[in-house]
Amino acid sequence: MSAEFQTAEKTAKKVVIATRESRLALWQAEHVKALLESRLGWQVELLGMTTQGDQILDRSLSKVGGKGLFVKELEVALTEGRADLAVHSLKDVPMDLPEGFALACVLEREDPHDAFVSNRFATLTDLPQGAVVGTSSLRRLVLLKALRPDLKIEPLRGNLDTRLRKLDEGQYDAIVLAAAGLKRLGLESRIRSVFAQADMLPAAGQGALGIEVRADRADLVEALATLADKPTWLAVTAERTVSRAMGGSCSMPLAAFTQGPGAQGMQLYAAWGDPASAEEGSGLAPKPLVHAQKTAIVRNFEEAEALGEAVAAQLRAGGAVWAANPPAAPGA
Ligand SMILES: NCc1[nH]cc(CCC(=O)O)c1CC(=O)O
Repeated sequence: MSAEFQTAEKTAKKVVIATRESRLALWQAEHVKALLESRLGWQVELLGMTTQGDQILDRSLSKVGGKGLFVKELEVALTEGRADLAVHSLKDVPMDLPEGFALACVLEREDPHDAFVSNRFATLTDLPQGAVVGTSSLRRLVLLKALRPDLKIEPLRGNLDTRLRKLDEGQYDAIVLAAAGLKRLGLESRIRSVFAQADMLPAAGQGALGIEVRADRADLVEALATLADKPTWLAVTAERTVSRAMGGSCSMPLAAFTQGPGAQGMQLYAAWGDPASAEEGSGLAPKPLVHAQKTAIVRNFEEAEALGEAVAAQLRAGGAVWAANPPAAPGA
């Protein structure tokens, strides 16, 4: 081995990725590890951790504190220096990270759509009257109810393998999952049909991965920027801005999805559902779904945020209400 090579080896940057231990989270962390090794020549180790979001499986996430649940333990590891970066499904990450953290980059997006998964039926239309569909996402619930008011929507939590097992055990006639997770885990054959965005508008950031670091790690912010997929980053910024502008918590049924950029620019679509319509037997008359869309030229983050704000304003003008109430504390 040459002397120069030994020096290079000694100075290769060593980093640790904090990751949840679900099969999907590990796939995503391994994916980023491979990128950092091949593109930046870094030496990368994984640090597996269990988050509250992984532990609380008996209650709907919207009832126990929302998106931050999958992220917080990983951020503690970054703060304590046990890890240098955390890889997240952007869908699970709030637009505003806690003080002291930064989104260093957003990577290329996998299929952002939702998938219809069933052992007996090929599409939602094929489901018989009153069929049972599993999902714990309020967005999926209200969009499904809009398409098929007769369906019985039952809660479904757990990682992908758990959800598929519950389907296979016969607890549901069909379930709805993000196509991205299934494709990443080689489970594409479980997808019976992919929902058109007009039927099931995806969640903000669905299918995209983000890398989070401590904001004071300029070394990482600078190096990771070279891995960013700029079109995806702008698209998910517009989508996530809608979510933030509407008080974005997962106790509000909200969809936001961009198409393009095309000739006229980036098209942003959003749909808002009344949380009351998700509460069976609440006695409240739920408001109908509110839709909004706008096309604009988006060349930078400011323009992406402006597009997101404009669409959120349209939603509010259409009757959508900001989620003023934080989700109830566990047990409350
Ligand atoms: N809410 C859990 C979650 N977070 C990200 C994904 C899928 C992958 C992605 O959107 O990047 C999933 C599973 C699902 O919604 O089916």
